[in-house]
Amino acid sequence: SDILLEEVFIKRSQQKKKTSPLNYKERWFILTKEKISYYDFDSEKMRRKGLKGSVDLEKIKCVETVQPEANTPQERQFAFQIIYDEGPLYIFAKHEEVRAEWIKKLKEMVRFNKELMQKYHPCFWVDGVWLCCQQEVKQAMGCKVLDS
Ligand SMILES: O=C1Cc2cc(OC(F)(F)F)ccc2N1
Repeated sequence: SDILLEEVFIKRSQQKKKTSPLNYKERWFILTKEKISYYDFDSEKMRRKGLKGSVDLEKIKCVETVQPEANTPQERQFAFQIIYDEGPLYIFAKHEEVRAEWIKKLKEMVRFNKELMQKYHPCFWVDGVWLCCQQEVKQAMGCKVLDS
């Protein structure tokens, strides 16, 4: 259906193993009423290429900001997370206004979802640990209560 928002963001790969390297890739994101999709794209021609993946909005349990790690490069300063049943997905905006716009819209779209989270992790899951609470279980209960 019709496109609500489009943006080029950096996304962080999911780290299947704590020893596997993290990589960060620029992708073209599209938000519709049903899902958030991301595409490869040609930055020269500013042309969208192949679909790389998507998440149905009804599967989303939480959308929140993420605290950047120390020494984060400037292009990854404004991180947000989309949490669904398989865990957190990390996206980086270049400007906080763009991040705020996407979080606001996503929260609006998922506010009636069945399994919304009451607590979340405000920091990254990286190399097998939550940087906010040092828990080493990815599915560990969030350590910060969501502002009501
Ligand atoms: O490995 C992956 C796949 C992925 C998708 C994504 O964007 C989302 F949420 F699907 F829109 C954000 C981060 C990541 N990392």
